[in-house]
Amino acid sequence: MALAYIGIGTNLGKKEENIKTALKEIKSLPDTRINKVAALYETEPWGYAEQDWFLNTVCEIETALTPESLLEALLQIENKMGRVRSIRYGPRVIDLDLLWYEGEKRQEEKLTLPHPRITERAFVVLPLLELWPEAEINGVVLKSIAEKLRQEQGIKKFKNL
Ligand SMILES: Nc1ncnc2c1ncn2[C@@H]1O[C@H](COP(=O)(O)OP(=O)(O)OP(=O)(O)O)[C@@H](O)[C@H]1O
Ligand SMILES: Nc1nc2c(c(=O)[nH]1)N=C(CO)CN2
Repeated sequence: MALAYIGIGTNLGKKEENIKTALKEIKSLPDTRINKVAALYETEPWGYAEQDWFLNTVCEIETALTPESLLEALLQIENKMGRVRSIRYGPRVIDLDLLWYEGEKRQEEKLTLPHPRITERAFVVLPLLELWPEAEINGVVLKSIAEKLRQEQGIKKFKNL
């Protein structure tokens, strides 16, 4: 079994329900279990300002799926939940990012590991640190950048699930 972290985000419709539905879907993937889920955070839109705030979290899973089949499964969950692709970094019912998979590295457009924008995003770094306080991504110790990201980007803990 491999350890992996998935970033979950939503800013359309019933956001908390969307996160719960996505977690249910992840839980029912073959040979996969959810170990822990971070708190839900209300977060300022990153990358494209003209949209509602997001609700974000991160979950830790163990899975026997390969990184490629896990990503494929996550994209299928997004489609099933009605995700429509339009504006880059724009509004979405659900966004599932494969953040990290057992230290694996990939450099393809279809799958980059670790996810290439983790260290720029408070909405990923803060929930990820709850689950993995010693996290280090491509040589960056996340704990060391968390405070700066928290000050620069709007982020509020909303609730524990
Ligand atoms: N680690 C990864 N996790 C999720 N998708 C990835 C990853 N690496 C590459 N991709 C590819 O990125 C494509 C576009 O993803 P998506 O539309 O969710 O981007 P985005 O959410 O707008 O931006 P971001 O990836 O910065 O969150 C997906 O089809 C997928 O193949
Ligand atoms: N706060 C926040 N901003 C975003 C998010 C997200 O999940 N949370 N996802 C995006 C898609 O890449 C773009 N911007």
